[in-house]
Amino acid sequence: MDIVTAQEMYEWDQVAIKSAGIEGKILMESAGRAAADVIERRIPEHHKVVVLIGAGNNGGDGFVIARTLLNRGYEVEAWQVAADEKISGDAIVHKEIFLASGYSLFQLNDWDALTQSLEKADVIVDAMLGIGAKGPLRSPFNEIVELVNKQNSCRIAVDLPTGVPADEGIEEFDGVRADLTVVIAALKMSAVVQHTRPFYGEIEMVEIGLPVRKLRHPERLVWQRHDVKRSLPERMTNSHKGSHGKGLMVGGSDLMPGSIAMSAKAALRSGAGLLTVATAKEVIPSVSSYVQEATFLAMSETAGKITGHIKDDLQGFDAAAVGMGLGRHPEAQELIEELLEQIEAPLLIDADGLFHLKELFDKVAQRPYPTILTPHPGEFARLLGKPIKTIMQSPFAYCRSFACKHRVYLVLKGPATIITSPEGKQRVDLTGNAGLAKGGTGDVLSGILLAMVLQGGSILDGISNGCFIHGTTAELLTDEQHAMRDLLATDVVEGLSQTFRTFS
Ligand SMILES: NC(=O)C1=CN([C@@H]2O[C@H](COP(=O)(O)OP(=O)(O)OC[C@H]3O[C@@H](n4cnc5c(N)ncnc54)[C@H](O)[C@@H]3O)[C@@H](O)[C@H]2O)[C@@H](O)CC1
Ligand SMILES: [K+]
Repeated sequence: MDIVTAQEMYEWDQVAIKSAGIEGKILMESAGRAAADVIERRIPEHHKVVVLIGAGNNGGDGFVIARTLLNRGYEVEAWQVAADEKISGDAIVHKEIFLASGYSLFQLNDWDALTQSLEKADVIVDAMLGIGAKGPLRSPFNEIVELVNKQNSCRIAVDLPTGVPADEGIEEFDGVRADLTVVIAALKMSAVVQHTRPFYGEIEMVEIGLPVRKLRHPERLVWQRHDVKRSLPERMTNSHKGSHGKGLMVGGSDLMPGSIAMSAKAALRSGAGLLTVATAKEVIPSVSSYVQEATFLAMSETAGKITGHIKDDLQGFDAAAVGMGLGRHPEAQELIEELLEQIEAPLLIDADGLFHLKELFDKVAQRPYPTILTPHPGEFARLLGKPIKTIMQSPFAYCRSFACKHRVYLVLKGPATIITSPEGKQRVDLTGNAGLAKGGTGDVLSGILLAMVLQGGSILDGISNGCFIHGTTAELLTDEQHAMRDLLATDVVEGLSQTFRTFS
């Protein structure tokens, strides 16, 4: 599922109109009818519907929705909330069709009448403004949005909730708080950005007949189950442990032995063929009791923390991960530096491994092998030297510029995890739930990602699949055995089997 900016969406419309000869009013008819189908599926027939119609094409969709629902026997009041002379483009055509179909239109002459109508409505359809909204809402839309948000009715937005910007990066706005948004043709960027996402409510996307093969797809999309099915490497019947990668994991300390233990088990549960855990000597017994399948490398240590240099030969590993439970002591920086230089394979850096990375950016960019960074917003903010709030208002832009500048794969973790390749391709993983908001789940993700990278194929596909598998496991577990409150990172490790079975 593509994620577009308003500009990209307008380009698509132009391709449809100019290259494929699909007139705007036909697209509008398709959009309105498809949205009406969604609304019809969601509401009982006796429900009273108010459709709020603006002046542009979003309003045009509203005329089609109101007419379609009236044709199908619903009790609908269509309110044109913009002046007659402002109705523009294809919306004029659909207003005429609406009136010529014998339906009456309410106009915003009397606020009391609109208020009463909204108070009586079971469902309010917001077709006031879509991707064409610019700047803070002007009157009467600002007042109407406030009025709409006060009602107890179900609010259904068309394309995007009125007032919510389509793109990232806009901090100040006021918008309709929708229960459901019927998104037209592609997800708009703000639908997955942290501060705008809640305005959308549930999201359902409708297809409107755009010529998909002719469109320029922005390398930015939601990674879905069918993508995982298509790209997850199969396990061949004649394979052996060496066929599925030899992985190295470096981390763990006396006070945080669990992190690396969970990472290691998650990697093995996700298909890693062989795994070596390099950690402080005194940490090994607690890790090995949880992960019997791993082998160990004892690192030189001081007071339970890994220090000094890696004595062993680091050649021969197919991928490595570092940072889980490592600690933030100064010697950790040297260790990361050494791994950046010596690992001749993909290297994933997580958690404490990211703490000193800012000083090592040159080394990161110079690596001839892929580097994967998996920060949460706090860690990313530290790497960038910017406030979390600033980054989370424009996460696509910050991730893209960082990944391209430092030549890394970046996994910015969150409810909408953004995965970016060094070339700037972006995927969003929307799986998972609040059950994952607990210590240790990031370590589990790192283990899964290492296993995915070990199994070869495209790194971007591998890490996208890993994020999807991690989130889906939490969903499966909270659907069946657990509540979001009690879910533990170790449950996710054990639940992986259930998820993988859905892909076999
Ligand atoms: N061919 C197309 O272009 C299609 C467009 N579609 C719909 O059209 C929408 C985009 O249509 P438009 O480009 O006409 O834009 P909109 O309908 O989203 O908004 C334009 C209108 O909003 C007003 N406006 C802008 N900023 C405002 C503000 N801050 N306060 C108050 N009023 C403001 C403008 O004066 C104009 O009347 C999409 O979101 C989608 O719903 C769909 O029908 C599919 C086809
Ligand atoms: K809208």
